Amino acid sequence: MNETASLPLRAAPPPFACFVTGTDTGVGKSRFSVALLQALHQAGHARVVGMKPVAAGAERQADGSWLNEDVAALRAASTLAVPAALDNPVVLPMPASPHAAAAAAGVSITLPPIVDACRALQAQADAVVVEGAGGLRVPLSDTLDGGDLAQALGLPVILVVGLRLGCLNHALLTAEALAARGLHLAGWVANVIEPGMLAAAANVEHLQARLPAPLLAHWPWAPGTPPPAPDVRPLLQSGAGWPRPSA
Ligand SMILES: Nc1ncnc2c1ncn2[C@@H]1O[C@H](COP(=O)(O)OP(=O)(O)OP(=O)(O)O)[C@@H](O)[C@H]1O
Ligand SMILES: C[C@H](N)[C@H](N)CCCCCC(=O)O
Ligand SMILES: [Mg+2]
Repeated sequence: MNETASLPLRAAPPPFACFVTGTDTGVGKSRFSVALLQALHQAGHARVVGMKPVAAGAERQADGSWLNEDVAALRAASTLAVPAALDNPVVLPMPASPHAAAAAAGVSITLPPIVDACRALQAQADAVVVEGAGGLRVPLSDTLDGGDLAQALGLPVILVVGLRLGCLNHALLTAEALAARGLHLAGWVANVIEPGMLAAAANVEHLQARLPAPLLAHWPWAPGTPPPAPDVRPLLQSGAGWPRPSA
């Protein structure tokens, strides 16, 4: 008899999707999103894919297309290859606020096509990690910001806190904005980006007491090395309620 036939099949984990925001630009959203994709794959999600709905700052490729470095990193960490229209619906050459970069490119950012792209990814992937642009309230146009995008996607949010002097205010303001918009904060990450920061531990302890979400990772400043895997268990336990969108 085939011995493996009697082994209990490992139940596939429930589908997962989240929106990653940060206390600012350059705080480690991509670093975390890549690590989360890898951790979700390790946890049993076979088809994992990253999405950067709006990317500002891109290099022209030989084929004439534009490639943003975050998108390249997310694709490298994904196990599902998808068209650019799905994992990066909006790519803007100018490395600036998306609303300004879009104006410079002569395009206007609207939410429905981005939501449709995300739902298409959710329909074919086991896990989708969506990385926002900059911090939560980064303007996408004169009327839309990243919070509106997070609301339209309707995904739980993970906040990456770039640990440097001033991060407490940014983190608590972001948490306040998420609550005001009815967005669920599913977890947060303490990411050291200023190695000489004074009282860093006291900052993390304060946020652990004040943020209504589990700390998923506390990373040191470690250039040139991949970060340790984040703790995905709190996400997968709460993630059971994040069903695939209806077909
Ligand atoms: N803990 C860390 N140790 C070493 N380098 C780090 C750490 N966190 C972030 N970095 C580096 O800092 C830079 C910014 O990080 P990252 O690109 O993840 O930020 P981001 O929030 O995604 O930025 P953006 O707003 O442009 O998307 C990257 O070069 C990244 O490798
Ligand atoms: C270009 C950068 N890497 C990000 N993609 C966009 C950051 C926009 C920040 C806008 C702001 O908060 O002032
Ligand atoms: Mg990034």
